[in-house]
Amino acid sequence: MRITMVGTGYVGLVTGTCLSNTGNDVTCLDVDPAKIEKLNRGESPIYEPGLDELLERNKAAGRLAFTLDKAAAYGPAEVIFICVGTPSDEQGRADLKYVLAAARDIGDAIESAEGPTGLGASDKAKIVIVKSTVPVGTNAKVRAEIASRTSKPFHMASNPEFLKEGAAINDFNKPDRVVLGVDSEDAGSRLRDLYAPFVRQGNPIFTMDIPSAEMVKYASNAMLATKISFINEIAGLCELYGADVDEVRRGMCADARIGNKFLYPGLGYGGSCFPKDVLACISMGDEVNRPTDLLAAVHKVNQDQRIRFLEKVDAHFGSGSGPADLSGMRIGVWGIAFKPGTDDIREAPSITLMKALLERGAEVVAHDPVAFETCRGVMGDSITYAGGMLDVVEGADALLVCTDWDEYKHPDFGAIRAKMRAPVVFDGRNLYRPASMREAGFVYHSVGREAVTG
Ligand SMILES: NC(=O)c1ccc[n+]([C@@H]2O[C@H](COP(=O)([O-])OP(=O)(O)OC[C@H]3O[C@@H](n4cnc5c(N)ncnc54)[C@H](O)[C@@H]3O)[C@@H](O)[C@H]2O)c1
Ligand SMILES: O=c1ccn([C@@H]2O[C@H](COP(=O)(O)OP(=O)(O)O[C@H]3O[C@H](CO)[C@@H](O)[C@H](O)[C@H]3O)[C@@H](O)[C@H]2O)c(=O)[nH]1
Repeated sequence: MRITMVGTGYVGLVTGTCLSNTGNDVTCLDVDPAKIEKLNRGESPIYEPGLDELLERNKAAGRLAFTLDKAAAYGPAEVIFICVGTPSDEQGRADLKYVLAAARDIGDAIESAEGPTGLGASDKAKIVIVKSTVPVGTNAKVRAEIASRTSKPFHMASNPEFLKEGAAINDFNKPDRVVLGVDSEDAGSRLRDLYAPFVRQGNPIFTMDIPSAEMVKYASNAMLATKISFINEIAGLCELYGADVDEVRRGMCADARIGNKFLYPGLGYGGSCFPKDVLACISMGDEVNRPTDLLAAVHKVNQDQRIRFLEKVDAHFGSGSGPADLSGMRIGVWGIAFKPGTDDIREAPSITLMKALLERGAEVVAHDPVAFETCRGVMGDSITYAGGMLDVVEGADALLVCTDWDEYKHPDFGAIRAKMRAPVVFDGRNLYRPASMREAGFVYHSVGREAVTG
């Protein structure tokens, strides 16, 4: 099948690469010349495990191409996936400007391409798929935008994406489910064919109406975000009542109705999806005068979680009220990315925390296995970037653990203690056991568990 991906970000690039890997002829279009140049040199603009090898193999096989040329990308495509960003606008709504700009380009391309459907002699209609995460009703807007530019027939479909960064290739190749919102049986059967190689193990393809498919995506992310805020709220109670949230989680999660996924407390959810999608869902409610009280609380708990963690730092170093004065102190940070396995720092808790530490006068030294470049784009030279994780603790007055990368899980605390000016650890990911930290001679603060104060 001839496919065009619009947008070569995390979703467009992974989807395009995986679809080319099953033998399709894929063109990835972007408006960012730097990204396309990089991809044409054989380099990936993002860090995603397993992506480089797949890109190289499919590019070499002639099934995967990258371009800035809209006419060349849209003209011959039978299927067009819109995978552009849908960031929050100032009111927290999903900003559809990139999606609608792509729709206008697609309308113009269908109109100017030859043949009754823009596919030469074929009378098969192109399928335009919105893969970006969008509010219900967006497909209808995209359809209207395209139809305002061409009278040739085309299909619309919604195909939300559920991949997680850091595990994106595996998630795309072995999805728990594929959701297809379609406007016709023709579009449905062509898209089921396209996805057939990815559901050979019996994982379902759900074909449904377009508004329901659009809603599945927001409902899924809202549910996952709710689980995280729920456990963070319970963690807060555990701290104040002397319970251990890790024990509580284990005890709860043995109930099959609750399950054991996405109930890890920490610094609150970050990334490019949960924060903006929860806000977009809240806005959908506001627009129809149906407040989404639960999701408003989910968002608030998430924002408060970072502040509460910072309060532990303030309480340790300060006089007990308000922000502590950290002038002259050196604070080490392990982990910048919003989660392990990615260089993405969008809405990363580490960034909020590092900015707050700088405001309090501290010198910040940070380490991350891959997220240096992306971090430099936001923090510039306001922090020091350490080459190795142990460089971070050299002369440090405290260490903050912000991302649960594997390499931070079993460090040599004896060696770390010897390097630090004071043995103090604030663990935002509950990577270590309080009892072990006490034995190792540390002051240790984590989330929802006993503090070791020496
Ligand atoms: N990142 C994820 O893990 C993930 C997972 C599932 C769904 N989503 C959703 O998928 C969408 C894309 O997310 P992302 O993280 O891949 O975004 P991204 O910001 O990484 O990439 C978007 C790309 O689209 C390009 N673009 C913008 N306008 C364009 C146009 N008119 N024509 C061609 N290219 C254009 C941008 O230059 C950019 O490279 C969002 O709606 C997001 O919510 C993201
Ligand atoms: O028990 C948990 C699980 C996750 N997180 C945090 O939640 C955030 C999001 O993590 P994750 O869901 O693994 O990463 P994303 O790549 O943002 O993926 C989410 O967002 C994507 C974009 O919509 C969806 O496609 C995925 O299904 C959905 O998991 C990160 O900050 C994690 O640290 C927790 O705090 N506790």
